[in-house]
Amino acid sequence: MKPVRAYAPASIGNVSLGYDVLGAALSPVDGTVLGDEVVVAPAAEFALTVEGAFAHKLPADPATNIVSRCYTHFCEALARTGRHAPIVAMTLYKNLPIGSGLGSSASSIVAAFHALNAYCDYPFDENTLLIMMGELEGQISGSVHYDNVAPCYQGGMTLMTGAAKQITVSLPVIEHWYWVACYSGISVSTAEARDILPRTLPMDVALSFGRQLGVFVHALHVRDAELAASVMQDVIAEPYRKALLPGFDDARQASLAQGALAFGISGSGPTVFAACPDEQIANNVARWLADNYIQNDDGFCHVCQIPAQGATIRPE
Ligand SMILES: Nc1ncnc2c1ncn2[C@@H]1O[C@H](COP(=O)(O)OP(=O)(O)O)[C@@H](O)[C@H]1O
Ligand SMILES: N[C@@H](CCOP(=O)(O)O)C(=O)O
Repeated sequence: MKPVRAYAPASIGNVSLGYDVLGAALSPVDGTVLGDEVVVAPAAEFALTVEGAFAHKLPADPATNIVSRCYTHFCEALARTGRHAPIVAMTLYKNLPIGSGLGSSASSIVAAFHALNAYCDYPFDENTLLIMMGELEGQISGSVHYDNVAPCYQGGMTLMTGAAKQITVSLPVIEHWYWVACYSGISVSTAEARDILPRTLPMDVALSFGRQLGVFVHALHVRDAELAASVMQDVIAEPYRKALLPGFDDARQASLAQGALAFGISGSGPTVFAACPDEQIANNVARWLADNYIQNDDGFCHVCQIPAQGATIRPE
């Protein structure tokens, strides 16, 4: 079998108004690679090598890397179809920072499963593979949520259905919007950022959540950018999580003052995002965030769009 390489983009989980049920893939407009890659090649025994800018931030033992667990999970699923497990060497290019709010673990998981599936000539369909990806994401964050793995794998902006038969539906995007994503450089554990949230919601919060999500989906379908932006406030996680993000309120105020239409936490943070009506405003917002929100040399800021294409495969 021939070696393959999979690329899986960064993503924004929640997008403020869709806690655990809405996500979007990200693609920097300047062509920067913002996503993990996994290469799968034939070998005499299983091995995982980790390279890339953030490889040193992962535990040294490859067995603890989520990519090794993806391989085991994939082989077990393959065995249930009566096929033999492939013996492979995998290389993870860890390009995304860990605990960043950019769907870093999801990116590794999607790249791993997508590469293994392609290497084995696609034994699993997209929905089946997505269920496996969600299970592995759940092992990392403490509960299954698809809002990173789904857009990362399928591209675009995806809404989770809650039904196993079809995990996601794809939403239209406002094509002229630019999305600034700024990673401050610190790490926030997704599992811990989930633990600080209340287990139940007051009635008024539940009503706001439902109203916002319904209006947002409608607004996307009728291409009403103003209406879509008007409901992009996080009533579930941001009130609790913003305390973990130094400079969050100032960053929001400055971004909105410069013309951003909406501002929020990407996933569980510390990355923040700003949805902007044009590229010029996005560049101005990005400059301010790069100068004021980034806290150390690991931080970065990109002006992005939401790509229609999610994970990709190419021969190695
Ligand atoms: N390939 C991987 N990519 C990212 N995290 C990994 C990977 N393998 C294991 N991990 C572990 O999973 C956890 C990911 O933390 P999390 O806060 O969920 O990150 P993120 O929000 O960026 O996905 C960390 O403890 C990290 O060491
Ligand atoms: N819906 C999840 C998204 C977590 O995204 P991550 O990029 O921080 O892993 C949540 O908000 O917990």
